[in-house]
Amino acid sequence: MQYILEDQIALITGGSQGLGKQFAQKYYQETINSKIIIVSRSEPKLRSAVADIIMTSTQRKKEEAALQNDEQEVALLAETRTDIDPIIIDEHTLHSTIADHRLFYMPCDLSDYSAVANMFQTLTMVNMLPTQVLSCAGGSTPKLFKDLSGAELESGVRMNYLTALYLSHQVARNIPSCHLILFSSVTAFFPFIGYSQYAPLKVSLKALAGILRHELPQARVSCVFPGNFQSEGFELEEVSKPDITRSIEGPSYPISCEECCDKIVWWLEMGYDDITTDFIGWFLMSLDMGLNKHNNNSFLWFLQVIVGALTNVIIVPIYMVICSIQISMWHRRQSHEE
Ligand SMILES: NC(=O)C1=CN([C@@H]2O[C@H](COP(=O)(O)OP(=O)(O)OC[C@H]3O[C@@H](n4cnc5c(N)ncnc54)[C@H](OP(=O)(O)O)[C@@H]3O)[C@@H](O)[C@H]2O)C=CC1
Ligand SMILES: CCCCCCCCCCCCCCCC(=O)[C@@H](N)CO
Repeated sequence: MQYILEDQIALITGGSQGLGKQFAQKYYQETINSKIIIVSRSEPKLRSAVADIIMTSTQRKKEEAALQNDEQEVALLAETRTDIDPIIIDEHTLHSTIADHRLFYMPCDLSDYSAVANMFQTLTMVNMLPTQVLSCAGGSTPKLFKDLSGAELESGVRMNYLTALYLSHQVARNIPSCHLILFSSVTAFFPFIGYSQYAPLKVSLKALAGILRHELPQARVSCVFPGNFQSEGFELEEVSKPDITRSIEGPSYPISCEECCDKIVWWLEMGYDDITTDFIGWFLMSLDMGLNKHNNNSFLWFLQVIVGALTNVIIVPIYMVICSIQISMWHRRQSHEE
């Protein structure tokens, strides 16, 4: 199954901000026929994301037309209304409304199974079952395990795992030949201090992707393992992130949301299904090949097998010693400060 942006119905969860919104922007801006549905919990955030996406892409198209001296296009775009009321999809949305527009929103708490099932019922009713599903919702609160509240622990499981789990289940039942794209993290290859509320769930997504590849032969299941990128969620993360976490993840320099989205699209178009967004991500994936990965759908996988085998034998043991010294020194400094 080829990945193309055009002529799709793309359902994007976590579409109200960050990477999900960036994907919605890309589909909206770069296609003529694709329909895009963004999903998240907050209706106000979704509505302002829709308005923002329409405004930004019209602005960009104007700039492009002006650059190319395309006067006809400039005049056409000047008349384009950007103040359209954002359109919700629910059981009352008319077929004609859907035919006339390309960008829609659906508020849904994806960690609630019946809400996700209802969403798919509505999509079936209005004839808008997606051809591509991007499960972008997720986020982390980096803290030491003992400092996390019960609510934060629960929200980690809900946001990162249940959202993707329930969505995938509806995909399997309703649209078995769909392209499902799960968003894990580089922490799935190397879970480390500070990410207890998050990394275990991203590891679970990697496992889920492997199993779904076995069980859904008609589907294409991709799994993205991004390194750091700047988003609303990332800014928030930085506030609670322990120093030691920041220093271990140093090699993953945060890229922009736009760069991250463009890279992922490029790899998907190239036909890869295990995707990283920076070199350190590709390298850490190589340390985790074996039976964990089920399929070799990543860039230069054979080189990864060799690099991984050699590094696991020679360099990883040394790194692990250095890493534990770094962590125990940090613990000692912490207890001195207290
Ligand atoms: N930023 C980074 O450095 C990295 C991020 N990732 C992963 O990439 C993905 C995108 O990250 P990023 O753009 O930073 O995310 P953000 O934190 O900026 O946005 C998260 C989105 O998820 C939505 N969301 C959260 N919970 C639910 C829920 N229960 N139901 C429906 N929607 C929900 C939020 O909307 P609302 O509040 O309206 O529900 C919001 O739109 C995430 O899965 C993240 O874990 C992976 C590696 C690095
Ligand atoms: C031989 C061994 C060498 C080991 C080098 C170790 C380098 C670790 C880089 C880890 C990067 C983690 C990015 C997390 C992104 C993320 O998911 C968060 N932003 C949460 O959203």
